Amino acid sequence: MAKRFPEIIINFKIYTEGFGKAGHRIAEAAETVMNETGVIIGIAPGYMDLHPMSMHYSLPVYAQHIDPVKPGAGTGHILADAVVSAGACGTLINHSEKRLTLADISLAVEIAKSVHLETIVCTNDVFTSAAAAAFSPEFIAIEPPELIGSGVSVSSADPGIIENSVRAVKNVSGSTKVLAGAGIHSGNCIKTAMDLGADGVLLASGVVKAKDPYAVLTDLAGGVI
Ligand SMILES: O=C[C@H](O)COP(=O)(O)O
Repeated sequence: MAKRFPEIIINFKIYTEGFGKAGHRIAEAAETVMNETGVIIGIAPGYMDLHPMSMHYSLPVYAQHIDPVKPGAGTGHILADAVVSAGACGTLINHSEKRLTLADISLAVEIAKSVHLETIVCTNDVFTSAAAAAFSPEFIAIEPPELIGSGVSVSSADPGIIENSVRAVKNVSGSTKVLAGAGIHSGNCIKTAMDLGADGVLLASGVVKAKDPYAVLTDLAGGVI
């Protein structure tokens, strides 16, 4: 059977609603919806919550970033090895709010792969998606920066960027999956993104800042089924 992968990944960012008890409320809701619907939901909490959340929940847990450095005499870096030890199965790389140079993306992907960490490289346009696909990450997450946190879905505001990124990525790396992100907030947004060729979505505010994350996640999962 083919390996299952998350169709929905929630980035908790550094929202006040995303860590400590509030973060656990979101993770609990995600786990419940995953169990009820069978849709795989990944979470990317802050570093301090990686270990507790990977211990408490059956959800795939991702780091929000790793630094392109190896263990040794360095200080204050986020090591791929350390997030693996904390229980993460993968990591975002080059998120719009934590950009890296192309050389650093390449190195971060290489280091992540060397410790069997799944890589989700975030990109801002079709050309960057094609460039990042050359590193053969497990996922590319295409997110137009101007729509991030806007509540306006990339699926409706810029469907072309999803369709063209999927084509560009698959031309370079057939096994890389494409996530669509920015403003995703409903099952309809996901369904449209998947109809355009995306394999899933990366989202944040629509769930993390929701009054009822369970209700939003139930609606989101409905778009996948
Ligand atoms: O990592 C998630 C993306 O930046 C999307 O954020 P958003 O869903 O708040 O627009």
